[in-house]
Amino acid sequence: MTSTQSKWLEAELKFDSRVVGKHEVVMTRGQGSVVWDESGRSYIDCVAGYGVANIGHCHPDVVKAIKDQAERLLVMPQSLPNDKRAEFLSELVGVTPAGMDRVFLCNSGTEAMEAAKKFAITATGRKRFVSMKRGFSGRSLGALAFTWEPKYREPFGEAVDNRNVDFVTYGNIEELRAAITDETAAVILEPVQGEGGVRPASPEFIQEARRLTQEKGALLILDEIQTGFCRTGKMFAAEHYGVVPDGMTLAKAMAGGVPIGAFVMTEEVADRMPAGGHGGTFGGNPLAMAAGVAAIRAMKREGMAEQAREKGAYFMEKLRAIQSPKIREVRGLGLMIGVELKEKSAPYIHALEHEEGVLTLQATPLVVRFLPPVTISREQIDTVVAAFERVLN
Ligand SMILES: CC(=O)N[C@@H](CCCNCc1c(COP(=O)(O)O)cnc(C)c1O)C(=O)O
Repeated sequence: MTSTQSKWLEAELKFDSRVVGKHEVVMTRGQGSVVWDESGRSYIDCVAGYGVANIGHCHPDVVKAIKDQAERLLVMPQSLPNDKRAEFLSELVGVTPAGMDRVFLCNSGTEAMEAAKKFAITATGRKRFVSMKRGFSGRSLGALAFTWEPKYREPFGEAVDNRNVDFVTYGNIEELRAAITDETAAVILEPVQGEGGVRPASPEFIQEARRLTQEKGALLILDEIQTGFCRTGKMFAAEHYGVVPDGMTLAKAMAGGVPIGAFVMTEEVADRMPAGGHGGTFGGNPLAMAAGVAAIRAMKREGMAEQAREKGAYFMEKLRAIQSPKIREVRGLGLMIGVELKEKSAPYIHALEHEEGVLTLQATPLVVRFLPPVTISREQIDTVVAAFERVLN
């Protein structure tokens, strides 16, 4: 431990499992698109909690909703109806695609994926799944079965049981057509692969997935945990493709930063689950519900989907204008942006943080990923792009 490390960092490093690699900095405050470390240094945050702070850190409406709810009621299991939960469910179903109006509430993306898996099995009576190479579905043993990257699965060996999962190349319609059979319960796919390198699907691929699943009696489940809630320039990425799935997994930005997850589905899918067939203690808790109502209303009132579309186009245009032989491709959708380099991205991510006060993240070893709050200003985008250009040179 270096002498400059703070007591907070020392304690976190001492007691944390340390399974997650730690930056040597202690973040203590956030507002909008900026976070501050304990020394008061500011950073433009293009990590945003891995695409959680879409509406900005500590959005005032969410803060107020949390404060008010904290004085009213924090704990109420979903077996006991609650006014805030009812309000949230109405707000959420008001923005999901038509017909997707039944919701299982939980606390994370992985939990939403676990629920999706169980609802798909009971809805179809089938047990096989089709998932995508480079896909990421979460870290639990059940969700890991859908996750392609071996590094996530290998430490756990056969405990990750993906014998019922057929992986297809993302975007390959022929492989998809061959993989979906009358034993397939569901096809799981991200409209834009996030951890897999910021790869938007082609309209043809998603539309064919919709057609083939309908033809074979399988479900189409879109994983919108990272693409949802204005990130890609629409409330949900599915809208870019004109496709209505049978289920959507949601989490991250849904409650403005408070932990939350949901599996949203059609009536038909929901009704096939036996009573009591799934559950969870904290799902639908009043605090997350209050925060979620405020967050979704802020997204709508502030036109955040349109902001993400416009600012994303601006951000990618400025990135593409960088003249650097190190850049292979700039790609993304809305404010879900990846810059693939011709060399490892980690050193540039490190330099952006330590030399430029800009936080970014990887998406596979060669990609620098930008997931800023949708509320980021154009001036801040200019600052980020200029900083990126400097560290590349
Ligand atoms: C530092 C850290 O722990 N990062 C997380 C980052 C995960 C980011 N993605 C989450 C995710 C998940 C899992 O969601 P959750 O359980 O992390 O909330 C499911 N589906 C998609 C498309 C997702 O993008 C991890 O490495 O597991």
